[in-house]
Amino acid sequence: MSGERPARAQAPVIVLVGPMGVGKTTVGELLAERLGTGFRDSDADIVAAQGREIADIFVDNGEAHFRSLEREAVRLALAEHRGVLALGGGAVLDSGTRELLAGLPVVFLSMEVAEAARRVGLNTARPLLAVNPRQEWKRLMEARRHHYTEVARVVVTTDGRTPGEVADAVLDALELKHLPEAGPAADDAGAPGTHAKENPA
Ligand SMILES: Nc1ncnc2c1ncn2[C@@H]1O[C@H](COP(=O)(O)OP(=O)(O)O)[C@@H](O)[C@H]1O
Ligand SMILES: O=C(O)C1=C[C@@H](OP(=O)(O)O)[C@@H](O)[C@H](O)C1
Ligand SMILES: [Mg+2]
Repeated sequence: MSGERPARAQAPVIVLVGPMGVGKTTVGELLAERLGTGFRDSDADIVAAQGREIADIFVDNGEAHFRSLEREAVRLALAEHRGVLALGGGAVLDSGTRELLAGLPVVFLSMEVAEAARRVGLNTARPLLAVNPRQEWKRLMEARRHHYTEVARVVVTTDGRTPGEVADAVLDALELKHLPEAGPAADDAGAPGTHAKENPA
């Protein structure tokens, strides 16, 4: 487990990674509510810092520039933020960003392409899915899966689960429910789609 590394004294309580549309932002907000903590999203931080939408940054400056802005946004958030942090789906492509995540409670939210098409298929706010979203989503997922697995401490599947059910599964997977800040435990019957990785980095 990535817990072999000493935990950082100060770091977000949960970091969410995974493909576009899996629910990092939605579930991250819910988790922050349940833990009574703050929420940050690297995409929102980039938009606020740049004063431009993500799609415009891609068009005007290209993906490589976006990845460097994203690395800086993640570095800042990890330094400043103690709550829940959601990353953009491609943040793990950058080796510097992956290094920043080492030893942190990173959760890989996963889903199948059919579910992805339902969630983001028609949404053009994601520039990488502007053309043939279903095929592109699948291609990106296959190219990135090993990075998500590398940085994550646990994997939580989201197919067929509501955002609230996914949030419960994340708390279960990280064994966070028992924390006083977590509030009353939910009355679910476990998290069958949750598993610790066998060979985390
Ligand atoms: N578990 C879920 N079930 C159904 N729809 C979901 C779920 N999680 C998120 N969504 C929807 O999918 C879309 C993408 O969610 P979002 O949180 O923006 O994903 P991400 O940040 O991973 O790209 C939103 O419309 C959101 O309401
Ligand atoms: O997967 C990607 O490369 C991207 C994912 C997006 O974030 P979400 O995963 O929150 O949609 C956003 O950072 C940008 O459009 C690029
Ligand atoms: Mg998001």
